[in-house]
Parts: sequence; C-alpha cells; structure tokens
Amino acid sequence: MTERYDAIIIGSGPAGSQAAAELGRRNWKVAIIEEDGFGGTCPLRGCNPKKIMAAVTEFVTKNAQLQGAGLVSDTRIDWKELIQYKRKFIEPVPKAKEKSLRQQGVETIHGKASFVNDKTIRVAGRELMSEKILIATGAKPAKLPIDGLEHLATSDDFLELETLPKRLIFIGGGYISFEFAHIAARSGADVTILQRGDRVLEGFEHDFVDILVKESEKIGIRVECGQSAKRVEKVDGGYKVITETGDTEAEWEGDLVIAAAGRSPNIDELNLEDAKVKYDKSGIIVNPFMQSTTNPYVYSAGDVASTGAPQLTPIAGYDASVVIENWIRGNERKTVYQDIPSVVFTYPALGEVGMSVAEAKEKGSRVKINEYDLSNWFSYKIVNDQAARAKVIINRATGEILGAHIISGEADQLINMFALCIQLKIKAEDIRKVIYAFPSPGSDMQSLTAE
Ligand SMILES: Cc1cc2nc3c(=O)[nH]c(=O)nc-3n(C[C@H](O)[C@H](O)[C@H](O)COP(=O)(O)OP(=O)(O)OC[C@H]3O[C@@H](n4cnc5c(N)ncnc54)[C@H](O)[C@@H]3O)c2cc1C
Ligand SMILES: NC(=O)c1ccc[n+]([C@@H]2O[C@H](COP(=O)([O-])OP(=O)(O)OC[C@H]3O[C@@H](n4cnc5c(N)ncnc54)[C@H](O)[C@@H]3O)[C@@H](O)[C@H]2O)c1
Repeated sequence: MTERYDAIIIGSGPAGSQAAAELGRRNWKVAIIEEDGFGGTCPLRGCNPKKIMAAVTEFVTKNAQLQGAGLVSDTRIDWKELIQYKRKFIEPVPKAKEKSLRQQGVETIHGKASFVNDKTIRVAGRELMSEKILIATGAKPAKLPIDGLEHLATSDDFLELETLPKRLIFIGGGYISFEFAHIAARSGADVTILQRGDRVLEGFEHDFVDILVKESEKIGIRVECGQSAKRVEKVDGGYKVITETGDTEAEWEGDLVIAAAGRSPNIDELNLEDAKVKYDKSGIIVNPFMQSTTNPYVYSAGDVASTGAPQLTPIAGYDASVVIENWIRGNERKTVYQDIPSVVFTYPALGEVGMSVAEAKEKGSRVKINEYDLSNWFSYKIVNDQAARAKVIINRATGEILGAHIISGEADQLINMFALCIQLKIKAEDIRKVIYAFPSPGSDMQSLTAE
C-alpha cells in the first residue's frame, strides 16, 4: 500500500532537518528519511566535531606564542582524550535531533530512500508518495580517478582515529586538509599536504594564503604544490602516494593517507532515472526556485543541489528556506548566492566575504582598498598574533562595504561582522558611529572602515 504525505524529505542534514521541522510546525504531514545518524554531515562528521578538535588543539600554538609573557605551562595533546571529548558532544546528537524533529510533528524514518517513480519513494519496505519531495542527501568525499583507492581514508575516518598515526598525508589542498592538518600537527603528527595545482585554498587572497602556509609550516606541516596524486600503494609499514609533477613522478610515504579532494553529491543510489530527475556531476539540476528542471514534484537543497554555490551549512539552510517558501506560496522565491562568508578554521583562521581584491582593482578609483598589518594592533599584539592582517574594500561613492578578507586568530568573528555590514548594506560612516566594547577586536571596526 502506498502511503501519502504532504511532503517527503530525503536526508536529515542541515537542509533536510530545517525543511522538515518548518513543515512539521505548520502541521504538514511530513516524513524525513535518514540512512545514517540524524543531523547529517555538519554536526556529526563535519563542522562541529572538527571545530571542537580545532578549538582544543589551537592552544598548542597560542601557548607557544605566549612563552616569555608569563605563561609557563607546556601544552600537549592527548589524542585519546581529545577524541573522547569530541564524542561527548557529538554522540548524543542523532537521538536529540530525531527527538526534536518528532516533537515538531515530523515522522522520522530510518533507511536508504530511493525513487520508484516521479513521486514515489521506497524505504524500509514501505512506499511513500508525495507531490512535494525534497532531495537533501548531501555529499561524500569525491572518488579520485587514481589507482589504489582502497588504501585511502576519509575525513570521517580521521575524526574517529583511536590513535593518531605518526605520518599523515592529505591529498588535496583545500578546507578539509588545512583544518585537519592543523589539528593533527598540533597533536604531534608529521603532516604533508599534496596539492595538484600551483596554489592551495585557491579561492582565498593569495598573500593571506601564503601567510597561512608559513604558519602551517611553523607547526611542522609540509605543503607541496604541483603534486597531482596518481596512485596509492601499500608498502611496508604504511602507504606510498605517487604524484605526477610535470614530466616526473614523486613519492610520499605515510602511515595514513586521507583523500580530501572535494566532495561529490550523494545521488548514486536514488534511482533518479525512474524519477525523471536530471543531474550532473555536481548534483540535482534545479531552477532558481530549487525545483528539478525535469520533475516538478522534486526540489533539492544543500550540498546535493547543482547550483554552483559553495558546499556550506548556512547555504544548506538557506536553500531549505527557499524551498519551503516556494512550497507554501508557489514558486516565488529565487536563490541569490551573494556575499557568503567563509572561514577556514585553522589557527590563524582565514576568512573572506564579498568582493576580492582582484575584482576591486578592476573597478579602479571607484573603490577604496584598506590593507592593514594587524600584528601591531592591541588585540593581536598582546597575544603575539604575528600573522594578523586584514583587507577591507569600500565603495567610495556610497560608503558601502564590498568585501573583507582577514587572517588572524579572530578572523571568524570579524568576518561575520563584515558579513552583517555587507548583507545589510551598512555604510562605513555608520559602522564608525557605533559604540563598541573596548578593548576588543570588534572595536577595530572603526579603524578598519576608514574612508
Ligand atoms: C570535514 C568537514 C568539515 C566541514 N566544515 C564546515 C564548516 O566549518 N562550515 C560549513 O559551513 N560547512 C562545513 N562543511 C560542509 C557542511 O558539512 C555541509 O555543507 C552541510 O552538512 C550540507 O548539509 P546538507 O543538509 O546538504 O547535507 P548533509 O549534512 O550531508 O546531510 C545529508 C544527509 O542525507 C543522508 N542521506 C544520503 N543519501 C540518503 C538516502 N538515499 N536515503 C536516506 N538518507 C540519505 C546522509 O546520511 C546525510 O545524513 C564541512 C564538511 C566536512 C565534510
Ligand atoms: N570551514 C569550512 O567552511 C569547511 C570546512 C571543510 C569543508 N568544507 C566544505 O567541504 C568542501 C570539500 O572540502 P575539501 O577540502 O575536500 O575540498 P576543496 O574543494 O576545498 O579542496 C580540494 C582540493 O583538492 C585538490 N585536488 C583535487 N584532485 C587532486 C589530486 N588528484 N591530487 C592533489 N590535489 C587534488 C583541488 O585542486 C582542491 O584544491 C569544501 O569545498 C567546502 O565547501 C567547508
């Protein structure tokens, strides 16, 4: 027997959970299907566990920076205890998430969902039907087109390591490699990052990335560019990664090799052909209302949607809010991906929002680019944060902030302040009028927005 629902949500990550909870609160008959733990990647295998481990391990560097300043403790990481500490936060999440969804009137179903036809889903021996189906199945580590894939570990594996291997290799020089390399290096591992292109963290300001690379090298991380991974082999006592670098090959040995070369959409097992849902290598093809271009009953949100937006938790939530509004009112709201803040949670952290300096330079005299070495500013000097820098881009005619780029121990907080100013179009002159708590990195907003 086919059971009918007002809406069916596949995947309980930030996108799916937000959509389901909102519909449950509105008394829709809604089911959410999850094949793993409720909550999805961000709280279980992504942002949150990573941030817990980063928040602890960065004290190794903070401590080292303050030797000779009155601090006499020696900070070392006990990996087993670190993993236990992380688990204390993460393990209760799936149960709590499922309970909270149920309390909001959502039916939670455990199992792998796949389509039977354009509006019917099969899961756990049941068939569910709806004319509103949300695919919010997220993404998984991309399969590298190389031999020896079976020897590769993933970010999920890293977050559950009972002991930290001595030598770690990360393939890919993006967010995950840098964040995890910082955690591992501060916990005592020898870490190498192998990046195929000329540059790591490609989207960020090059000179700030160079500073981050130097800071990473200071804690023992090797960053090797121009190294495209070709194969991985098992060798005595570990693994060997063979990279191609121009016409030659290079070899890198480690005890564990982690693939962090991007993430691909979770679509393989959804039976999208029978659902008449078109997709490409980035995921479900949607129109600006987040509706499948080939099946009107199906919408998509988050990492699995092929929108060109970055794979970030706030985007997943934003997509879900657009879908819900369109389901409630009919297709009215389109997605606009603009001025999205992003932070690499290393120490120092690297953050950006809005226009890049290269884009600003193309605009010539119409924009002002403020560049600051913050290392001598009070908040940074007192903690010996020598890497601290900022760039702020201002529209000369309107005084609006167009972009901000920050590297420092405070970049995550400050970049959010700039995101607020940019998204709400607050003018530099008004930002300077605010009375800020002092002394604090936030109170620097007055100097950072000088016109
Ligand atoms: C290591 C790491 C660190 C990250 N750090 C950050 C960060 O600091 N900040 C940030 O903004 N973003 C971060 N991200 C990205 C962020 O986690 C994702 O953008 C976000 O989780 C996407 O949400 P989603 O709902 O689209 O998908 P997901 O959170 O991936 O949820 C999808 C869910 O669908 C389920 N599912 C898949 N297929 C099926 C099926 N057929 N049937 C039933 N269920 C299914 C999955 O099990 C999963 O639970 C990080 C990602 C990783 C991997
Ligand atoms: N702080 C955050 O917000 C955060 C943290 C982690 C992950 N994420 C999200 O998850 C996504 C995936 O993260 P990621 O680090 O896996 O991907 P990424 O896209 O950030 O970086 C992957 C890197 O791997 C390189 N690469 C690809 N193939 C390679 C090969 N054969 N050899 C060597 N290098 C190769 C790419 O050139 C790229 O620089 C991110 O794009 C981001 O959207 C966000």
